[in-house]
Amino acid sequence: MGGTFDPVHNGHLVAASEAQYLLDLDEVIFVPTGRPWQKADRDVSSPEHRYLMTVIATAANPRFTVSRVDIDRPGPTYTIDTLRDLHAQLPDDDLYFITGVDALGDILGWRDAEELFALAHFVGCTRPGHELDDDVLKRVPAERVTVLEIPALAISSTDVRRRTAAGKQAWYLVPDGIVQYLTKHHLYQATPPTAPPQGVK
Ligand SMILES: Nc1ncnc2c1ncn2[C@@H]1O[C@H](COP(=O)(O)OP(=O)(O)OP(=O)(O)O)[C@@H](O)[C@H]1O
Ligand SMILES: O=C(O)c1ccc[n+]([C@@H]2O[C@H](COP(=O)([O-])O)[C@@H](O)[C@H]2O)c1
Repeated sequence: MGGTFDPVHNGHLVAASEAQYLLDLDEVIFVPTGRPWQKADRDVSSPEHRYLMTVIATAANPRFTVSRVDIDRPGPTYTIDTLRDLHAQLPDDDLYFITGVDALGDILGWRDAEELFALAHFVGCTRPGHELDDDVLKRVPAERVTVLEIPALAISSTDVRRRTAAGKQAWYLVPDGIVQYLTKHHLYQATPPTAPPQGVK
């Protein structure tokens, strides 16, 4: 599952868990973006903070892991590179790229879009407030795309950031460890964030 995860929230975790169960996947690899080019117009937290929060949020699930392929690759993050790197690491495995229908709706504008479907099957998770455009579905290879109905959780990282900045609580929208991590490192608050802990890879 690819995402900026700034921060990871329970909507991501439920979508990943449902996709794992419904598609009988061996493992869900969370891949935090390094430098998401489509979010260049806003401040994104450091890759290490986003990586560590994703590790904390997924640690209890034996089928969840986190990959550094995107945060360790210099330059803007493109899914074509993510899939090439994961394919090189896991040459015998079938890859499924899990994403929300909002992101899937933009896929034809992604770098090397026509090559993406050769490298992975794409899974679009339903998300409250977002509909997948029928036109997009008609233009992608049907046998390489699955739309999954996910229990609706109207949670977004944007809302968690806004709440935190406004001094409101985000309990139960994100795992407890993430609430504590945001407090500890002053993320999304008026005071600048502290540096992420070093040496955790
Ligand atoms: N509540 C949700 N239900 C289903 N899918 C989701 C949900 N939230 C995010 N996703 C999907 O997870 C992937 C990663 O999302 P991302 O890290 O950008 O979170 P976000 O909440 O959309 O962030 P932001 O509000 O900062 O744009 C995207 O493909 C997105 O569509
Ligand atoms: O490859 C691209 O051009 C591309 C453009 C936009 C988004 N993506 C990927 O889609 C995933 C979800 O992105 P986001 O912005 O919703 O967090 C994440 O893995 C991004 O790297 C990829």
